[in-house]
Amino acid sequence: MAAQDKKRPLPAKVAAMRSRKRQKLEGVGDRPAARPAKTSVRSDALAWKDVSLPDRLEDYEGFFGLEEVDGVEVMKDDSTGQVSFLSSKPAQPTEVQVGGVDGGDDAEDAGSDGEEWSGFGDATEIPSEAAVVAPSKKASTELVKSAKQRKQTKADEPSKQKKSSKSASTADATAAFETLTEEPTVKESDVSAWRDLKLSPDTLSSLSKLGFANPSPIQRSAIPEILAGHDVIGKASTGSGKTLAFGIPILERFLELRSTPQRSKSVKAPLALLLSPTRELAHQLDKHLTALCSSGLNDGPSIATLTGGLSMQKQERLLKYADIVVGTPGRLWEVMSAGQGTIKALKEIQFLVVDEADRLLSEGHFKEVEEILNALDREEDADADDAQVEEDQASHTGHARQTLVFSATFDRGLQRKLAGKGKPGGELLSNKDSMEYLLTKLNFREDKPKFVDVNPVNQLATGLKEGLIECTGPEKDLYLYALLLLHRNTRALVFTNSIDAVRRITPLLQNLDLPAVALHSGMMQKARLRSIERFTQATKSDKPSSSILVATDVAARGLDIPNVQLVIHYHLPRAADTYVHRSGRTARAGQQGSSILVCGPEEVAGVRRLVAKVHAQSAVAHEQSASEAAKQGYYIRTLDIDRRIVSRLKPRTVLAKKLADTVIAKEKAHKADDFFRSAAEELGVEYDSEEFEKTDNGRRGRGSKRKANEREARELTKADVGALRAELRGLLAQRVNVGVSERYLTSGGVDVEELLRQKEEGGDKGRGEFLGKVEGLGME
Ligand SMILES: Nc1ncnc2c1ncn2[C@@H]1O[C@H](COP(=O)(O)OP(=O)(O)OP(=O)(O)O)[C@@H](O)[C@H]1O
Repeated sequence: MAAQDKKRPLPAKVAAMRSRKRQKLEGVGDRPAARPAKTSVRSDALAWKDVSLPDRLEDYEGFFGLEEVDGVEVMKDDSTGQVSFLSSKPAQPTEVQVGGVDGGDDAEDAGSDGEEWSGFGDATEIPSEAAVVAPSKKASTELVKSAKQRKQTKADEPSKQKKSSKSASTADATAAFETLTEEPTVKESDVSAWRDLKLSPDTLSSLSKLGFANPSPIQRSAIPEILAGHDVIGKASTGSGKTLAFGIPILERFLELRSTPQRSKSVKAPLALLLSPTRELAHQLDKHLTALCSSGLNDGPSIATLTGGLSMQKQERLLKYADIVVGTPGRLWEVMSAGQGTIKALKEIQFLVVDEADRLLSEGHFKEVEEILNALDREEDADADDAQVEEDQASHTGHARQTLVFSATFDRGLQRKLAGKGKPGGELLSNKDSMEYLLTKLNFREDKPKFVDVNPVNQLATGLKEGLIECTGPEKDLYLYALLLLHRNTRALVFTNSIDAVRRITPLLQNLDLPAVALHSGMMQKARLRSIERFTQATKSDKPSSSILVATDVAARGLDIPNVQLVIHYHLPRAADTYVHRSGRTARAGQQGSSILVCGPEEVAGVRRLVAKVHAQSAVAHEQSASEAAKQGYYIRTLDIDRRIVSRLKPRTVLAKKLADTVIAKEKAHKADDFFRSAAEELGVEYDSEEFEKTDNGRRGRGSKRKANEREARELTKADVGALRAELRGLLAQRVNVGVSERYLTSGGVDVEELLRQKEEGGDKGRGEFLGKVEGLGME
């Protein structure tokens, strides 16, 4: 147990003051001993209960949520300003304490995290001495917190239970990923296929409990190299088990160290640091490693996950006890820069893992990753305390860290260089912003890290089918709807290139009675995690049902959601690697899946080139010449959806879109109005929204049509909106005569299989005419 955990008697002065204060509050002297004793409880350990709010939480900018707590007495020491909370209720070890405004530490984000709870205005340090307080008057205090108020009390005592020490925020985040390993409890598997890798009995027992009978190819190739102490750059297709390829050797080292007494130092240093480009991936890494480490082990490693959007103070506390640290660069650097010996502790890591390396090292996080790497490698201060330096050196394990770099995609030129086939030369340092430059900064322990490429021929999963749908820009919504209807009972991921598009498409699909949820970096962290949870849980029951996640590329990398059968690129991916990673959300771990691009006629040629490039890249990496690869060019197939179906779905799509646009336009108007009103207030001028709008409307030019549409949508009254909704409801319940069957299509009831069966039985032309080919639109 750490020193801070021990309950120590209050210093006499503080105790006397506390006692006086209590007497004042209670109006009595000594209390009878029969009263239930209240103890001082950390603010974050109180039994907070969520206060339910309307569902669309993400629209309440800067506002995280409400929580309340009963039976708590708030004590403030006037002389020190310290506040303590007295409660007779048992503390909650895993209380939610989540930061407010969603900051950006994803590759997609920018900026820093929002404010966090720090008590009630005054400096609210709760010293650990305040642990024991005499019985006091029973008071019920209801505390309601908003994100604006939230500032975490700073000096909370560190968590006592190492295993259950995960912060609520982390627990909350992890809970969203519980469903990722939703397979029914598998009976223990025979793991003899792992024998060659010479893993410990504990690890084998974990693998057996997870049901992983065989190592995947990347695991089979990378694990021995890592166990042998090499730096490794690992490349393998999406969903092929890269996480455990580095996770298993880390666990092995942990187990080895656990059995050596030398490791039991008073100040603990983490064993491994894992960098992730997105928050969701960071929490998923935590989840996967936790699953590995807790399946067969009693006292496994502690994992601390440092991501934005969740309480930094809690993460800092967890860090003190962590064996494995997972972090997004933004938050990690924030924590490192805050001091408290974090850099010093992290310098002792034995593994640095850079997951989704090409993303992490190439853009967005470039600066922070560079800062982190520099800090990890910086020499100790020359004037540092000599004794301390000596002690550090004595306690140091004596060998530099191993660096493990993993991804499904690496730049082609770099790949050749890594494989030892590139031209030698000093060009690496010429391009400062490139991934190559950062790879040089990774400070590998060996001159030449081992490059493990288990599938040089194919970057895409083998079970993936690809196709494209051609339609005009304004028809995209309609075709998206048709596609989703034709893939009923499917877990589908729809990718867009902008947050605005996610905000527009999600309600549009919801209006059409499709179970869509949103995910983008503009949402608050809790809402993001909830979206993943909903998306994943929707198909958990035995009865298949659909579940749709509409997301930006924040969901493109690494997310391992089981049974995603369909990926739709509503907007074209901006780069070949994005295509690979988006498509890689399906057909994972040896399963089947489809990836469909929705594109306008003018985009088709570009798309074909992009997809051919992905396939050709693999060929080039496999020692074919570029021209050879181009000759054999991969030609992605166009899929046909019967236009008769599409045109019959049009009226309902138009209405659903109008309704969605109306809500967005009204929200936008509110926000703009609030903004101008407060700006006018600050300037001391009068603001007349109607006058302002007239002036604005007078301007012509780019976007004037959009503005006119917005205005029209904004001006719809409640009654207009009600009428539109009623009309849509009517349409959704109506038969849609598809011309080939008397069956009808409704949003919730398009039974395409039945439709086609009828068609076949009726001797009609058969499956092809209706949908191209049926299963997966001609992708069988
Ligand atoms: N040996 C194994 N046997 C069976 N399943 C496995 C094995 N190793 C990992 N898995 C499972 O395969 C899935 C994909 O693994 P993981 O997320 O590590 O893939 P990845 O290669 O990192 O993918 P991406 O490139 O998309 O990040 C996970 O659900 C994981 O639990």
